[in-house]
Amino acid sequence: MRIIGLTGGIGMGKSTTAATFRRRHIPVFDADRAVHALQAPGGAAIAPIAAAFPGTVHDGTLDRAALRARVTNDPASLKRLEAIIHPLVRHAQTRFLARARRAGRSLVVLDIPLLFEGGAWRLCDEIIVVSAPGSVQRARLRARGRMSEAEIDALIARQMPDAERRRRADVVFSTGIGKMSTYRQLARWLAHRKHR
Ligand SMILES: CC(C)(COP(=O)(O)OP(=O)(O)OC[C@H]1O[C@@H](n2cnc3c(N)ncnc32)[C@H](O)[C@@H]1O)[C@@H](O)C(=O)NCCC(=O)NCCS
Ligand SMILES: Nc1ncnc2c1ncn2[C@@H]1O[C@H](COP(=O)(O)OP(=O)(O)OP(=O)(O)O)[C@@H](O)[C@H]1O
Repeated sequence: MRIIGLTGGIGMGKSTTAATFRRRHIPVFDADRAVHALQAPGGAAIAPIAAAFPGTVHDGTLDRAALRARVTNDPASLKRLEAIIHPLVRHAQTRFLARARRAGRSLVVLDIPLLFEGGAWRLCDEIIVVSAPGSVQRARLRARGRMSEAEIDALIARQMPDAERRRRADVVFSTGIGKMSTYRQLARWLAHRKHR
Protein backbone atom coordinates (compact mmCIF):
# COMPACT_ATOMS: atom_id res chain seq x y z
CA MET A 1 0.00 0.00 0.00
CA ARG A 2 1.41 3.37 -1.02
CA ILE A 3 0.95 6.22 1.43
CA ILE A 4 0.70 9.72 0.00
CA GLY A 5 1.24 12.68 2.32
CA LEU A 6 -0.79 15.81 1.55
CA THR A 7 0.13 19.03 3.30
CA GLY A 8 0.37 22.78 2.94
CA GLY A 9 -0.11 25.96 4.92
CA ILE A 10 -3.49 26.98 6.28
CA GLY A 11 -5.93 27.86 3.50
CA MET A 12 -3.62 26.60 0.74
CA GLY A 13 -6.18 24.05 -0.50
CA LYS A 14 -5.57 20.75 1.34
CA SER A 15 -9.26 20.03 1.93
CA THR A 16 -10.17 20.88 -1.65
CA THR A 17 -7.44 18.57 -2.98
CA ALA A 18 -8.38 15.84 -0.46
CA ALA A 19 -11.99 16.00 -1.68
CA THR A 20 -10.79 15.27 -5.22
CA PHE A 21 -8.95 12.16 -4.01
CA ARG A 22 -12.10 11.01 -2.19
CA ARG A 23 -14.18 11.48 -5.33
CA ARG A 24 -11.75 9.09 -6.99
CA HIS A 25 -12.43 6.57 -4.21
CA ILE A 26 -9.00 6.98 -2.64
CA PRO A 27 -9.31 6.95 1.17
CA VAL A 28 -8.11 10.10 2.91
CA PHE A 29 -7.18 10.53 6.57
CA ASP A 30 -8.06 14.11 7.54
CA ALA A 31 -6.02 15.11 10.62
CA ASP A 32 -7.98 18.33 11.20
CA ARG A 33 -11.22 16.36 11.18
CA ALA A 34 -9.70 13.84 13.60
CA VAL A 35 -8.80 16.72 15.94
CA HIS A 36 -12.35 18.03 15.76
CA ALA A 37 -13.77 14.56 16.51
CA LEU A 38 -11.47 14.19 19.52
CA GLN A 39 -12.63 17.61 20.76
CA ALA A 40 -16.35 17.01 20.14
CA PRO A 41 -18.62 16.21 23.12
CA GLY A 42 -17.64 12.74 24.36
CA GLY A 43 -14.29 12.90 22.51
CA ALA A 44 -11.14 11.54 24.14
CA ALA A 45 -9.48 14.98 24.28
CA ILE A 46 -12.22 16.73 26.26
CA ALA A 47 -11.23 15.56 29.75
CA PRO A 48 -7.48 16.27 29.41
CA ILE A 49 -8.21 19.71 27.87
CA ALA A 50 -10.62 20.57 30.69
CA ALA A 51 -7.91 19.64 33.19
CA ALA A 52 -5.09 21.54 31.45
CA PHE A 53 -7.12 24.61 30.39
CA PRO A 54 -9.74 25.28 33.05
CA GLY A 55 -12.73 27.29 31.82
CA THR A 56 -12.53 26.17 28.17
CA VAL A 57 -14.93 23.21 28.56
CA HIS A 58 -18.53 23.77 29.64
CA ASP A 59 -20.91 20.82 30.15
CA GLY A 60 -18.60 18.59 28.11
CA THR A 61 -18.48 21.03 25.19
CA LEU A 62 -15.22 22.70 24.16
CA ASP A 63 -15.25 26.46 23.57
CA ARG A 64 -12.87 26.47 20.58
CA ALA A 65 -12.59 30.25 20.40
CA ALA A 66 -11.64 30.39 24.10
CA LEU A 67 -9.02 27.68 23.69
CA ARG A 68 -7.68 29.35 20.54
CA ALA A 69 -7.37 32.63 22.45
CA ARG A 70 -5.42 30.84 25.21
CA VAL A 71 -2.85 29.31 22.86
CA THR A 72 -2.55 31.98 20.15
CA ASN A 73 0.21 34.05 21.73
CA ASP A 74 1.42 31.55 24.29
CA PRO A 75 3.85 28.97 22.87
CA ALA A 76 4.05 27.02 26.14
CA SER A 77 0.26 26.58 26.24
CA LEU A 78 0.18 25.57 22.59
CA LYS A 79 2.86 22.95 23.31
CA ARG A 80 0.77 21.63 26.18
CA LEU A 81 -2.31 21.41 23.93
CA GLU A 82 -0.33 19.69 21.18
CA ALA A 83 1.07 17.20 23.70
CA ILE A 84 -2.55 16.22 24.48
CA ILE A 85 -3.83 16.15 20.90
CA HIS A 86 -1.01 14.75 18.78
CA PRO A 87 -0.68 11.28 20.36
CA LEU A 88 -4.47 10.86 20.03
CA VAL A 89 -4.37 11.91 16.37
CA ARG A 90 -1.49 9.51 15.71
CA HIS A 91 -3.57 6.73 17.22
CA ALA A 92 -6.51 7.55 14.90
CA GLN A 93 -4.09 7.64 11.95
CA THR A 94 -2.67 4.22 12.83
CA ARG A 95 -6.20 2.80 12.95
CA PHE A 96 -6.98 4.38 9.55
CA LEU A 97 -3.86 2.82 7.98
CA ALA A 98 -4.60 -0.60 9.51
CA ARG A 99 -8.17 -0.49 8.19
CA ALA A 100 -6.98 0.48 4.70
CA ARG A 101 -4.42 -2.33 4.68
CA ARG A 102 -7.04 -4.86 5.75
CA ALA A 103 -9.32 -3.60 2.97
CA GLY A 104 -6.52 -4.26 0.46
CA ARG A 105 -6.14 -0.60 -0.58
CA SER A 106 -3.25 0.18 -2.91
CA LEU A 107 -3.21 3.96 -2.34
CA VAL A 108 -4.19 6.14 0.62
CA VAL A 109 -3.73 9.81 1.45
CA LEU A 110 -2.74 11.37 4.79
CA ASP A 111 -4.03 14.98 4.80
CA ILE A 112 -2.02 16.46 7.67
CA PRO A 113 -1.29 20.17 8.18
CA LEU A 114 1.69 19.32 10.42
CA LEU A 115 2.99 16.47 8.22
CA PHE A 116 6.62 17.61 8.46
CA GLU A 117 6.53 19.05 11.98
CA GLY A 118 4.82 15.97 13.44
CA GLY A 119 6.98 13.38 11.69
CA ALA A 120 4.23 11.61 9.68
CA TRP A 121 6.24 12.38 6.51
CA ARG A 122 8.42 9.40 7.46
CA LEU A 123 5.50 7.04 6.75
CA CYS A 124 4.90 8.48 3.28
CA ASP A 125 6.08 7.10 -0.05
CA GLU A 126 5.40 10.41 -1.76
CA ILE A 127 4.54 13.89 -0.54
CA ILE A 128 2.25 16.42 -2.21
CA VAL A 129 2.44 20.05 -1.08
CA VAL A 130 -0.34 22.46 -2.04
CA SER A 131 0.90 26.00 -2.40
CA ALA A 132 -0.46 29.42 -3.35
CA PRO A 133 1.02 32.92 -3.11
CA GLY A 134 0.97 34.38 0.43
CA SER A 135 -1.40 37.15 -0.66
CA VAL A 136 -3.94 34.58 -1.92
CA GLN A 137 -3.58 32.58 1.31
CA ARG A 138 -4.31 35.64 3.46
CA ALA A 139 -7.23 36.72 1.28
CA ARG A 140 -8.80 33.26 1.71
CA LEU A 141 -8.39 33.32 5.48
CA ARG A 142 -9.85 36.82 5.64
CA ALA A 143 -12.81 35.71 3.52
CA ARG A 144 -13.56 32.93 6.02
CA GLY A 145 -14.10 35.65 8.61
CA ARG A 146 -13.27 33.39 11.55
CA MET A 147 -9.92 34.89 12.55
CA SER A 148 -8.75 38.39 13.27
CA GLU A 149 -5.83 39.80 11.28
CA ALA A 150 -3.61 39.25 14.35
CA GLU A 151 -4.68 35.60 14.62
CA ILE A 152 -3.98 35.09 10.91
CA ASP A 153 -0.49 36.60 11.35
CA ALA A 154 0.21 34.48 14.43
CA LEU A 155 -0.94 31.25 12.78
CA ILE A 156 1.05 31.80 9.58
CA ALA A 157 4.12 32.85 11.58
CA ARG A 158 4.15 29.67 13.64
CA GLN A 159 3.62 27.38 10.66
CA MET A 160 6.57 26.12 8.60
CA PRO A 161 7.42 28.58 5.78
CA ASP A 162 5.83 27.67 2.45
CA ALA A 163 9.23 27.62 0.70
CA GLU A 164 10.53 25.04 3.17
CA ARG A 165 7.49 22.82 2.61
CA ARG A 166 7.88 23.08 -1.16
CA ARG A 167 11.53 22.15 -0.86
CA ARG A 168 10.60 18.96 0.96
CA ALA A 169 7.79 17.99 -1.45
CA ASP A 170 7.99 15.34 -4.16
CA VAL A 171 5.37 17.29 -6.10
CA VAL A 172 3.83 20.73 -5.65
CA PHE A 173 0.27 21.52 -6.76
CA SER A 174 -0.27 25.22 -7.39
CA THR A 175 -3.62 26.16 -5.92
CA GLY A 176 -3.50 29.91 -6.44
CA ILE A 177 -5.08 29.98 -9.88
CA GLY A 178 -8.35 28.11 -9.71
CA LYS A 179 -9.85 24.81 -8.71
CA MET A 180 -9.99 23.47 -12.28
CA SER A 181 -6.24 23.91 -12.56
CA THR A 182 -5.69 22.00 -9.30
CA TYR A 183 -7.97 19.16 -10.48
CA ARG A 184 -5.97 18.96 -13.70
CA GLN A 185 -2.63 18.82 -11.85
CA LEU A 186 -3.97 16.04 -9.64
CA ALA A 187 -5.44 14.06 -12.54
CA ARG A 188 -2.16 14.32 -14.43
CA TRP A 189 -0.20 13.20 -11.38
CA LEU A 190 -2.50 10.21 -10.78
CA ALA A 191 -2.39 9.14 -14.44
CA HIS A 192 1.40 9.31 -14.38
CA ARG A 193 1.57 7.17 -11.24
CA LYS A 194 -0.54 4.36 -12.75
CA HIS A 195 2.12 3.69 -15.34
CA ARG A 196 4.86 3.15 -12.80
C1 LIG B 1 -6.57 25.82 18.96
C2 LIG B 1 -7.81 25.17 18.41
C3 LIG B 1 -8.78 24.77 19.51
C4 LIG B 1 -8.51 26.21 17.50
O1 LIG B 1 -9.66 25.67 16.94
P1 LIG B 1 -10.34 26.33 15.63
O2 LIG B 1 -11.68 25.69 15.47
O3 LIG B 1 -10.29 27.80 15.76
O4 LIG B 1 -9.38 25.97 14.42
P2 LIG B 1 -9.13 24.57 13.67
O5 LIG B 1 -8.86 23.50 14.64
O6 LIG B 1 -10.26 24.33 12.72
O7 LIG B 1 -7.79 24.90 12.88
C5 LIG B 1 -7.71 25.97 11.93
C6 LIG B 1 -6.43 25.85 11.13
O8 LIG B 1 -5.30 25.99 11.98
C7 LIG B 1 -4.42 24.89 11.83
N1 LIG B 1 -3.84 24.55 13.13
C8 LIG B 1 -4.51 24.18 14.23
N2 LIG B 1 -3.67 23.91 15.23
C9 LIG B 1 -2.43 24.12 14.74
C10 LIG B 1 -1.12 24.01 15.28
N3 LIG B 1 -0.95 23.59 16.53
N4 LIG B 1 -0.08 24.31 14.49
C11 LIG B 1 -0.27 24.70 13.22
N5 LIG B 1 -1.47 24.82 12.64
C12 LIG B 1 -2.53 24.54 13.39
C13 LIG B 1 -5.33 23.76 11.37
O9 LIG B 1 -4.62 22.80 10.64
C14 LIG B 1 -6.30 24.48 10.48
O10 LIG B 1 -5.79 24.67 9.21
C15 LIG B 1 -7.46 23.90 17.56
O11 LIG B 1 -6.88 24.28 16.34
C16 LIG B 1 -6.52 22.94 18.26
O12 LIG B 1 -6.91 22.25 19.18
N6 LIG B 1 -5.24 22.89 17.80
C17 LIG B 1 -4.23 22.04 18.40
C18 LIG B 1 -4.20 20.70 17.72
C19 LIG B 1 -3.31 20.69 16.52
O13 LIG B 1 -2.10 20.73 16.64
N7 LIG B 1 -3.91 20.65 15.33
C20 LIG B 1 -3.15 20.67 14.10
C21 LIG B 1 -3.57 19.64 13.14
S1 LIG B 1 -2.98 18.00 13.55
N1 LIG C 1 -7.13 25.60 -6.44
C1 LIG C 1 -7.92 26.48 -5.86
N2 LIG C 1 -8.33 27.55 -6.56
C2 LIG C 1 -9.12 28.48 -5.99
N3 LIG C 1 -9.56 28.44 -4.74
C3 LIG C 1 -9.20 27.42 -4.02
C4 LIG C 1 -8.37 26.39 -4.54
N4 LIG C 1 -8.17 25.50 -3.57
C5 LIG C 1 -8.85 25.97 -2.50
N5 LIG C 1 -9.48 27.11 -2.78
C6 LIG C 1 -10.28 27.91 -1.85
O1 LIG C 1 -9.42 28.33 -0.82
C7 LIG C 1 -10.05 28.15 0.45
C8 LIG C 1 -9.20 27.22 1.32
O2 LIG C 1 -9.17 25.94 0.74
P1 LIG C 1 -9.15 24.62 1.64
O3 LIG C 1 -10.21 24.67 2.68
O4 LIG C 1 -9.12 23.48 0.69
O5 LIG C 1 -7.72 24.82 2.30
P2 LIG C 1 -7.03 24.02 3.46
O6 LIG C 1 -5.58 23.99 3.14
O7 LIG C 1 -7.72 22.72 3.67
O8 LIG C 1 -7.28 24.96 4.66
P3 LIG C 1 -7.08 24.63 6.24
O9 LIG C 1 -5.61 24.52 6.43
O10 LIG C 1 -7.68 25.80 6.92
O11 LIG C 1 -7.82 23.37 6.49
C9 LIG C 1 -11.44 27.61 0.18
O12 LIG C 1 -12.34 28.70 0.24
C10 LIG C 1 -11.35 27.06 -1.22
O13 LIG C 1 -12.59 27.17 -1.90
